[in-house]
Amino acid sequence: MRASLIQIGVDEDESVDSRRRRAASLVRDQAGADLVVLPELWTTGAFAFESFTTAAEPLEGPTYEAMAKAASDAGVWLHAGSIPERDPDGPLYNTSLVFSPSGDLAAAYRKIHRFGFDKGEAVLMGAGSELVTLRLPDMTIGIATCYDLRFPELFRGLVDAGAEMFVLSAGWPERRRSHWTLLAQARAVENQAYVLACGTAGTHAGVPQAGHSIVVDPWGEVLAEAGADEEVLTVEFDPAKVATTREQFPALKDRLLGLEPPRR
Ligand SMILES: O=C(O)CCC(=O)C(=O)O
Repeated sequence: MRASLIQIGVDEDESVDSRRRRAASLVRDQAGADLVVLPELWTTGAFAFESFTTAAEPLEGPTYEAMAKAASDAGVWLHAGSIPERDPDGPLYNTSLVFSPSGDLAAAYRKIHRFGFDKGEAVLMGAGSELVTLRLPDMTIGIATCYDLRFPELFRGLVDAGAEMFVLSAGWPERRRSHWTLLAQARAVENQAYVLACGTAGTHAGVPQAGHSIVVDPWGEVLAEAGADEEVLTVEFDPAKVATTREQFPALKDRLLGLEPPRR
């Protein structure tokens, strides 16, 4: 399986329209990949809280349209990162969109864990409540966004729903880059799953971004890692490694807690 992680630069001196066109063109350049991934809130920047309300789009807004077309032009599965979604009947959500190679929406995931404690995203956006997995031709993927990476129970829930690979889009800040790498490896090792984590480059709302998009295999080995600048990180890997890792070191079968149905 071949995946390309587009670690796009998000800087305030570029308009959203221009970045959207650039992202679409970068996706088209990845024709031949099986899966292409963009980061979190790359239209506005994950820390540009002031612009969330004005830049929010309906689910099927301009980013949806541009990404659906780019996915079908390139003939790839596209995790198009996330948008600030305006739900006509509710709050804003940080919503990831996944398109099939024919440009149809295959999945939408509203970020469950909002970042900011009592500020920023945590007060401006609503929390999603549903885990999302999706069957690609060779693997089942589970979707997560940025701060979700700190919540292992979400990933275990995705494994229980069949996930063999986690695809995470992020706008992770440079000042906590060591956590990013450590947690990406931890989620891979404890769940014996691939982790594809795509961040942004650049600085938005005064927050330098970590970049360092990373691909980790089910044994916790880093297969590829980007630098800090805009970059397309391309990696090839064997989907069957999830099954062999789980067979040869069957730690997931030794779980004792959390297997009961949830109490109501
Ligand atoms: O958890 C972190 O350190 C970063 C999270 C974050 O930036 C986000 O979710 O937008």
